[in-house]
Amino acid sequence: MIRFENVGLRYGSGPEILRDVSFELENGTFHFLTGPSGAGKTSLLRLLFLAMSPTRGLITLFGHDVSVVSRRQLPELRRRIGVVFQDFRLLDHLSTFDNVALPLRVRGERPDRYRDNVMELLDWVGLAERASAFPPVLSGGEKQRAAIARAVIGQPELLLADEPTGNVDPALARRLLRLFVELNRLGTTVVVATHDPALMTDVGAPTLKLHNGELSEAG
Ligand SMILES: Nc1ncnc2c1ncn2[C@@H]1O[C@H](COP(=O)(O)OP(=O)(O)OP(=O)(O)O)[C@@H](O)[C@H]1O
Repeated sequence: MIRFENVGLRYGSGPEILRDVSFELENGTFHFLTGPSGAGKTSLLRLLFLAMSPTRGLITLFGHDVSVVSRRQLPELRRRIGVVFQDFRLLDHLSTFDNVALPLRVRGERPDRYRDNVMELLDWVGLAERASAFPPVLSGGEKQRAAIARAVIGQPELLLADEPTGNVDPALARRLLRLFVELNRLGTTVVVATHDPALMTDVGAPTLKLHNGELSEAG
């Protein structure tokens, strides 16, 4: 499903942030992505979300060579991906409920069909009482939970999460991680960038390690 072949990335005329990164992720797998701050984790996730193109090398996603994906195809491919951004990227003019329901709305599902599912998920992440609050009044941890709920609600084929538990306490982090594990059981391919060794021990999934722009896979 995902294949990187000798991928290199630089921003502008800066140094190469990713160098000769090659790996393959099978459908339905769960991987952690780790490495020191500045190692390139967010950049790698951005490449996976087709938010930018590599400077060199080949990326294949859902059977498409991403370098030839047209502008028209891009939203279609992105709709198959759930993302938890490090800075959440919630829409401030939509309530927590509407932010979480957005992937379903975009897909054309009817509110009366998804209302209960969205409320159930909000309850699971501890946001039931904040369903009608707007992002500007949510705490960092609440925003993070809303972003996670939005990423998983549509049961995407691929889930990318960038430090998804950085703003919550360890007990809540475990609870949120269970959402990813459950989604993975249902078939979603999951990639979680994290610094948190406790999370990695909990799931015991293989780890992609980035160091100085190079990737190694550990058990
Ligand atoms: N838009 C950008 N323009 C220029 N340089 C950038 C840009 N985004 C990231 N970088 C640089 O790329 C390198 C990798 O950054 P990236 O955010 O991918 O690392 P990271 O592993 O996710 O770090 P962290 O764990 O701190 O979030 C860093 O040196 C960073 O300064």
